[in-house]
Amino acid sequence: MKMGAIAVIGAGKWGQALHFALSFNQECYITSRTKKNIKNFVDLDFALDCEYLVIAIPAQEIRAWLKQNFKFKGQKILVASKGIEADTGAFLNDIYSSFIPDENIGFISGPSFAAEVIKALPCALVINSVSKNIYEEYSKFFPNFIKTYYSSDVIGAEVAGAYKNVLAIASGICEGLELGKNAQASLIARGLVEMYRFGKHFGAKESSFLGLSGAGDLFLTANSTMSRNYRVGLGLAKNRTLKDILDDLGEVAEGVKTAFAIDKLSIQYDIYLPIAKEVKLILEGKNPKDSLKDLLNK
Ligand SMILES: NC(=O)c1ccc[n+]([C@@H]2O[C@H](COP(=O)([O-])OP(=O)(O)OC[C@H]3O[C@@H](n4cnc5c(N)ncnc54)[C@H](O)[C@@H]3O)[C@@H](O)[C@H]2O)c1
Ligand SMILES: O=P(O)(O)OC[C@H](O)CO
Repeated sequence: MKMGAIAVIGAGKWGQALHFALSFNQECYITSRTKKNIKNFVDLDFALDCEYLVIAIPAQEIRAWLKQNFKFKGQKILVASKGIEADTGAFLNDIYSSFIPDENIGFISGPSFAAEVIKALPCALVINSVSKNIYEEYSKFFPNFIKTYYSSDVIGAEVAGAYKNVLAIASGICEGLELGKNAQASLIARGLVEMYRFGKHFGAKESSFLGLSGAGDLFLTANSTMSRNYRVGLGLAKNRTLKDILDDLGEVAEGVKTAFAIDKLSIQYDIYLPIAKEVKLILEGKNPKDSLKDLLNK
C-alpha cells in the first residue's frame, strides 16, 4: 500500500472539488469510471492502493461499487456521499461497515456546494468518525480555506446530510409554487425538527442537527438554486415530469431516492415524518398543491 498517499474516487462535481481542495497541501490522486483530463488522474488500481481514500460516488451505487472493486488492506476512508440506500433503507455507514472496520471510516458533512469549494471560497465542515485519529489525519490534508471540526456522531451526520436533500426538494417546491418566504421558513424549520425526530430514533445527537451537519447544510441547500435537489423541487412545482427534470439535471439529486428510503424507514419504525412523506408522494405523481393542503391540515 502507498503509505501517506491520498486519492479521490469519483470525479463528479464533489469529487473534483475535493480533489482540488486536497491538492493544496499535498499531491492528491483522482480516479473515475471514465478517464478524465484532470491533473494526477490515475487508474482505479493505483487509487485503491493509497492509504487514504475519499469516496464521492452516489449513495445508491456504493454497495455495488464496494462489492465489485474494494479489498480492505488498511485504507482509511472518508465518505463524501449523502444519501440512504433506497432498496434497503440502509445507512451508508452500515454498507461500508461490512467491508471496512468502523475505526477506518469517516464521513464528511456540512454546507459545501462543490461550485464554491472549487473556487477556494471559505467553508467549515465536520469529519465524523468513531475514531478521532481519522479526523486528525484527514484534517491535516485540508487547505486553510476549509475549517474542519470533529464529531463522533456518525449517524447524526449521515441522517442530516441525507435528510436535508429531501427537504431541499420540498423547499424548491415551495418556491416553485410561489408560497412566499414565510411558508418557506416554516417548512425549513419544521423540516429541521422532523429530521432530528428521525435521527433521534437511530441514536443521533441533537447537537449535530443544531450545527454544520444539520442546520448548516439544510439552510444552504434548502435556500439556493445552486442545489440540484432544490432545482428538482422547482421543476416538480412546475408540473414537469421527474424523468424530464433528472434528464436535464445530468447530475445526481440524492434526495429523490433518499425520500423513498426515509419513507420505508418511517413505516418500518412508525416515525411521524409528514414533509418527507409528501415529497415521496409528489415524486410518485401527487399534485404538489394537494400536498400543501394536506400538510397545512395535518
Ligand atoms: N456537488 C456537491 O456540491 C456535493 C457536496 C457535498 C456532497 N455531495 C455528495 O457527493 C456525492 C456525489 O455527488 P456529485 O456532486 O459528485 O455528483 P455528480 O452527479 O456530479 O457525479 C457523480 C459521479 O459519480 C460517478 N459514478 C456514478 N455511478 C458510479 C459507479 N457505479 N461507480 C463509480 N462511479 C460512479 C459518476 O461517473 C460521476 O462522476 C453525492 O452523494 C452528493 O450528495 C455533493
Ligand atoms: O446540490 P445538492 O442539492 O446535491 O447539494 C450539495 C451539497 O450537499 C450541499 O452541501
